Amino acid sequence: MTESDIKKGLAGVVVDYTAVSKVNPETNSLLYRGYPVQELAANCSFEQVAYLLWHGELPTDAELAAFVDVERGQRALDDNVRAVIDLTPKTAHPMDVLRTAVSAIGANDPDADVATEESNLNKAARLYAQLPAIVAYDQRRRRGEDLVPPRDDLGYSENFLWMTFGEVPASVVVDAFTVSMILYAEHSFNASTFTARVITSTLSDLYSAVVGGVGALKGPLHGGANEAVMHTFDEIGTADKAEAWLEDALATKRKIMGFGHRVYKNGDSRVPTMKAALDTLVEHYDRPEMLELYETLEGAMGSRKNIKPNLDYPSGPAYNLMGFDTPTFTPLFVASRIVGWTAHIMEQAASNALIRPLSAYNGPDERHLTE
Ligand SMILES: CC(=O)SCCNC(=O)CCNC(=O)[C@H](O)C(C)(C)COP(=O)(O)OP(=O)(O)OC[C@H]1O[C@@H](n2cnc3c(N)ncnc32)[C@H](O)[C@@H]1OP(=O)(O)O
Ligand SMILES: O=C([O-])CC(=O)C(=O)O
Repeated sequence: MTESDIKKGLAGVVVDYTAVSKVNPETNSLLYRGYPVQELAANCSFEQVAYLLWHGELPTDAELAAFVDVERGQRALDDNVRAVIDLTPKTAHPMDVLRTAVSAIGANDPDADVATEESNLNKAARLYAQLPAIVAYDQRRRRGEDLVPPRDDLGYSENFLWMTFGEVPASVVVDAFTVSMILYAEHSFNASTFTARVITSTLSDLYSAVVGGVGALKGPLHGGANEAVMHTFDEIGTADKAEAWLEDALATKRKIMGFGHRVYKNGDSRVPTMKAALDTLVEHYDRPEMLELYETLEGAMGSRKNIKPNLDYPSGPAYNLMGFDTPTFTPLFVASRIVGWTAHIMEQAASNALIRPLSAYNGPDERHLTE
């Protein structure tokens, strides 16, 4: 085995086929089941996109109505899950609370180990329906606020925002939120999806695979970056300080969160759509200084390193403007990515091979215990 046989970080390695999405860095495009994500974000609800990712086709009106009914019927936070959340300290990161809540849902499911496609689809639908209540309730209890029960007269996004804030915001806010949910839903073999596929490949259950996905997404090199972007903005303060801050950060070899991508080297296909949504929020909330900081840091990073923003860069400030607390940002990513993860879990289960790569040993030569 030579040095070039080692594919550190699996960079450039094609592990398997997938029909769920296509990330194409050459054309800077992202297709969900063949549809450009920009078209879906401009024309579809999150419910339609979830259906598409799971079933491979957009729903007919009748299919969508039935699908929406199933989600609305399972929106309320389960008492067992609420009790588990209440037991976790508020000092725990919301991703740890969410990971624990998913585990509790699995432990309460008598069919947790039934891995038929139908059973997995039901579990996926339950998690997709329950995650907004978990995320919303956790943010509220940290603020000392009471739980807001779901409303089944509202769509997915409106209800999510209702349960979080106790009111449905202006349609421009709801639309920006839906766009973020659609853009975050799926991205081929990223680290968290791959984690979920590895767990599935051992014939473990869907909940275990999702818990693993949550753990992988939490890290700041992956989903945790949307939260980290907001910390960066807070640290910099105002646009006039951005260039000096960047110089210092690069001089001390810091990674600038929300920039760079393993696959896209010329910009993330989703950023223009999310940036447009951020622009509408900046205008709605009259926060031009946020945009000034955003654009100054982006420009400085471009001229200093020629590294472009990824989706977490516009999403962080967008969630801040909507009123979410910073540690809630990555849980929002989970509420969306649950759809992509579970689509991949079902794809892996349907065409399984145990995922088990090789390693090159570089420890001590063989040696023996002396008597
Ligand atoms: C939704 C998502 O998960 S998108 C990703 C979210 N993550 C982030 O925003 C975290 C910040 N970004 C990064 O750490 C990286 O760009 C990653 C992890 C996303 C991709 O990393 P890789 O593909 O492994 O690229 P790698 O780390 O090898 O970077 C190549 C070069 O660009 C530099 N670089 C890449 N991204 C950044 C960054 N954000 N800040 C500073 N330098 C960077 C690296 O230091 C490296 O420089 P070098 O060759 O001088 O050592
Ligand atoms: O694809 C990746 O490596 C990370 C990413 O952008 C995502 O998961 O959305």
